Amino acid sequence: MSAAIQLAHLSKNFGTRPVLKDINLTVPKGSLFAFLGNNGQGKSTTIRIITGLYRITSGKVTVLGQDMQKNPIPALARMGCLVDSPSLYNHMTAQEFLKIGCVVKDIPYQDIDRVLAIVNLHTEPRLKIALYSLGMRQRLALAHALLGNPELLVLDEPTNGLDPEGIKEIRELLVSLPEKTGCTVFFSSHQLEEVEKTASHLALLDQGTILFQGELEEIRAAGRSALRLDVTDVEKTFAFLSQSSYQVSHYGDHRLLVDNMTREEASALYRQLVAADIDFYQAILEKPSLEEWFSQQMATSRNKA
Ligand SMILES: Nc1ncnc2c1ncn2[C@@H]1O[C@H](COP(=O)(O)OP(=O)(O)OP(=O)(O)O)[C@@H](O)[C@H]1O
Repeated sequence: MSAAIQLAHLSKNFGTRPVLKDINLTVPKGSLFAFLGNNGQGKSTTIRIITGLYRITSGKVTVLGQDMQKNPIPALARMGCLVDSPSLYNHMTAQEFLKIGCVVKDIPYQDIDRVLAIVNLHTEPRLKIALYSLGMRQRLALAHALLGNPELLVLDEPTNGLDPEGIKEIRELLVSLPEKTGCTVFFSSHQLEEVEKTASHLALLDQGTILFQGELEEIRAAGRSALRLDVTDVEKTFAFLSQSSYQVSHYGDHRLLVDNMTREEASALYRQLVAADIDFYQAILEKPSLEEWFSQQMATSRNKA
């Protein structure tokens, strides 16, 4: 896969304060790329740089093969962006609103039906935007970004402020986009459960540096499994496992988590529990979630600092 976005030794200071520090990032074409990080770590700043809204302090930003410092216009014409809360005109219908987008982007009105069908808003042509739900408004903003069939979509927290139904709608839409339109999607998010269901790749930004970038699959493959045990006597089981040198912790009222287990170690542990006359209702051996991985990465980064 060639790169849709390439950041090379990118640094950005606000005044004397460094916010992005010598970042290297490659977003492969065709990927659904999630950009993660806690509040204030520089995600929106990076997105604003990629979309040509901020100047950089040093380094190189290449988007769709175009050097953004030299001439951003050709790349901007081939990308769609959703950077701030969308300004939608409440007194208009979606068709009327998107006509303005067509004029600005200099594309024919025929594209409106295509983008409305992609975001599933084609069934209510006469409904005023004022009556849209938050999820519908966000889908309309995405339709606007999709006008002109961009090769790259850059979205800053596209599910921010949505209810679970709205989040699901946007997730399904994002997952379908690379196949439906062939575009690369780069989006920032705090919703790790959603990212886990959506993204093909991710990068983790912390204190202005990239801690990890790669495929989600790499994280899944590298993670050591943990055993979730649902037990009758939680204290007795905890004491037994601790004495037997397992890395055990409490989670929930009747549950224990035993870290770093293989399948063989788990079946040996079941036999030990039975031999020690310790009952358990359920035992599930699972890879750590993205949220657990994220916490681990943060803890490691803080320990190094
Ligand atoms: N225009 C600006 N002038 C000065 N400082 C800024 C400016 N924009 C952002 N910052 C600072 O840069 C840092 C990174 O902000 P940024 O908005 O990029 O973080 P973020 O990761 O997107 O956070 P969040 O998840 O809360 O949106 C913050 O400390 C912020 O206060």
